[in-house]
Amino acid sequence: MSLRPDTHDIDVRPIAEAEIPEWTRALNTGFLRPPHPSEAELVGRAAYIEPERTLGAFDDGRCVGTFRSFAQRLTAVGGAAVPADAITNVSVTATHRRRGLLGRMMARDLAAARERGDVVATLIAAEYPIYGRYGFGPAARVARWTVDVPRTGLDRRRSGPDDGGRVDLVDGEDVRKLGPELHERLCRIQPGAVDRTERWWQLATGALSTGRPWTEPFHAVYRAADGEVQGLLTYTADDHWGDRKQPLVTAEVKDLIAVTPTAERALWHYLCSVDWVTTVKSGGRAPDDLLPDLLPDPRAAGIDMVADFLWVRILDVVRALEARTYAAAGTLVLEVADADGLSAGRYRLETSPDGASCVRTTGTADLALDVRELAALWLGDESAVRLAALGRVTEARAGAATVADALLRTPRRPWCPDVF
Ligand SMILES: CC(=O)SCCNC(=O)CCNC(=O)[C@H](O)C(C)(C)COP(=O)(O)OP(=O)(O)OC[C@H]1O[C@@H](n2cnc3c(N)ncnc32)[C@H](O)[C@@H]1OP(=O)(O)O
Repeated sequence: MSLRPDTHDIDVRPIAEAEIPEWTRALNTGFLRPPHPSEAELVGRAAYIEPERTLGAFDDGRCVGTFRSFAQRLTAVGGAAVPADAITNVSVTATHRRRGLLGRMMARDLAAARERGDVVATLIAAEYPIYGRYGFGPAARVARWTVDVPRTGLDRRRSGPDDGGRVDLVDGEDVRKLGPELHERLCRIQPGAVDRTERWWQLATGALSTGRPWTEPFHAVYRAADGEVQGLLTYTADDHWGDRKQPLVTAEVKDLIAVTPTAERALWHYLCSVDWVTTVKSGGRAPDDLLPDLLPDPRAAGIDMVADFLWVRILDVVRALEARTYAAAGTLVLEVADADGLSAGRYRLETSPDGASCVRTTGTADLALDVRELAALWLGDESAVRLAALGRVTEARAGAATVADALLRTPRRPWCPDVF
């Protein structure tokens, strides 16, 4: 008898509601957390888990693989929201890894998503090498800064907004009232943003527990001169003091969303002017975030990390390309390769500032690329010229990558504010 389990004897299927505790134990094991869930964790999970979209891999009744998806709305370039299959909670127990269990769960979920009419699938990857093979490409990156507050050059005495607006501290209850509408406005202007559920706001404000320890944060809103809420900041602060009784507090941003640059500036200046705070941790931002250059001395903001963040898998090329806007008029024929066959084909994209059309074609291709690379180009972050230099897209017509950049690239980079 082989000691290595044959994964085809392993049942990959949606879980039943009664299997949530066993499935959660397997997930915690895969994520190297204490395996057995608390009662509070189980109550929390039971409230949002959709068993029909929650897959488990079962070896003789024991769960050894987990995979969950849920409905999401992802903002495309230009502000339209496309239906997305958001994938999360992916794990395979160490004893059963590298035998194709993830591949089986992924194939099943992506086929269902395509069938349902989702335009893309999305996820935040734990490790870079996992998801490219399934047609996902890194489509929005993340950057984190640490701000050395005394070096910013900001004058704490004159840190308030000078445009007639104001910053006020509010409670979690206010955030649950103001936040969703502000966030919806953000989604209409921020490619890469994903929708937030009521549960998201409850968790962010402590109205719902994850079962893990919770520290109540501070919340500040920015209101313009006419009273309109334009920005929201949520942050925590440690209570660190130096040996000579000097405050050395680090404030950590949990969420900073703003629908105008004025609001963004006011909230960063506010946080960098709170007494005792000597260090500000930015949390995940777009790589071209305004933060450093909002400070009189931009070198006070040191970059800690820039990395891939939101991965996108295009399931429907026609709808994805027609959902976004384009800065220029032009035509591009794309030869899209897709090992799983979901999106493979040749597509003719015609763009203008008024709209776009995309149809399958038998015409001559301009640019050949994998569906992975199309994801990064689609959200506006990547350059086709750069990908050609890397050998990841091929120009079938000289200059096609330059044309692709003129049509597809955006002046600002996409940003996904949320981990999911
Ligand atoms: C969206 C999220 O939830 S991100 C969280 C992902 N989960 C984790 O990182 C938890 C720890 N890791 C795991 O649980 C598992 O290793 C998983 C889920 C990443 C992969 O599960 P597996 O069942 O081992 O994957 P599967 O056997 O289907 O692998 C398919 C291919 O991907 C490769 N692969 C899988 N994981 C990795 C990895 N971490 N690094 C490099 N290659 C990988 C396999 O080698 C295999 O390649 P091959 O076909 O060329 O041999």
